[in-house]
Amino acid sequence: MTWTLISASPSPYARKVRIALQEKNLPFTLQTEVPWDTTTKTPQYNPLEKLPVLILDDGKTAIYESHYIMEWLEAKYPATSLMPDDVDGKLFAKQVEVITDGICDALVLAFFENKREEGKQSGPWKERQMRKADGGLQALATFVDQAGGGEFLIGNKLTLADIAIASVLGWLSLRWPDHEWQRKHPQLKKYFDRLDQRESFANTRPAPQNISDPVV
Ligand SMILES: N[C@@H](CCC(=O)N[C@@H](CS(=O)(=O)O)C(=O)NCC(=O)O)C(=O)O
Repeated sequence: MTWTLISASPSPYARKVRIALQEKNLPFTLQTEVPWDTTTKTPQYNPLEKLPVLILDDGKTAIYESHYIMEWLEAKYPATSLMPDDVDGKLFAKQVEVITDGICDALVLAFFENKREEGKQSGPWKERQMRKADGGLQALATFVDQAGGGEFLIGNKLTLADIAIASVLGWLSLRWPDHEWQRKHPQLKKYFDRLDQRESFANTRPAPQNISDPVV
């Protein structure tokens, strides 16, 4: 029996793990779900009811929370490392992931606020979440500008930082196609476009999902 990754087609969090598993040549079966629907299996493996969840060969042991799954993979399977070699580089890559996950978290909150009935949506709440997302995008753009235009953000190899940035930007492009990040941050867009051609990125691009049960 091989590993199973519970994922969702648009999930930026799950995409990080899908890319890492491919880059590390670790075989897995992709189980695509809608975690918001009552049919989801996610709560059977994660008490927090969130995907991604990596289920090991025994079909029971579950590794969950994307940043933890990434850390677990790197610790258990250090060959084809996705982290910089030096301590400061490792910490910087994790700081980048804090920002990308924080952008995702804010955008998820805004996304579902938009799903509330017209009269029940909170404008200030949505503005606050979009402000966090835009602040995070500015931080990423600054990192990329400071990196000087190389293919990868840190050093000369693919790391967690690149995987995390591409995952959030790919999802942003899917869910907020009119967002102006590409016009505001041309270097970030150039960096993303080049990264997104890499095989493990090209074959994990996000796709919309149909949520059939009411969420909010
Ligand atoms: N911090 C978590 C967030 C994961 C998350 O929010 N996953 C969503 C799906 S998606 O937004 O990634 O597509 C989920 O399972 N949501 C279900 C729920 O929150 O109950 C992680 O990094 O793994």
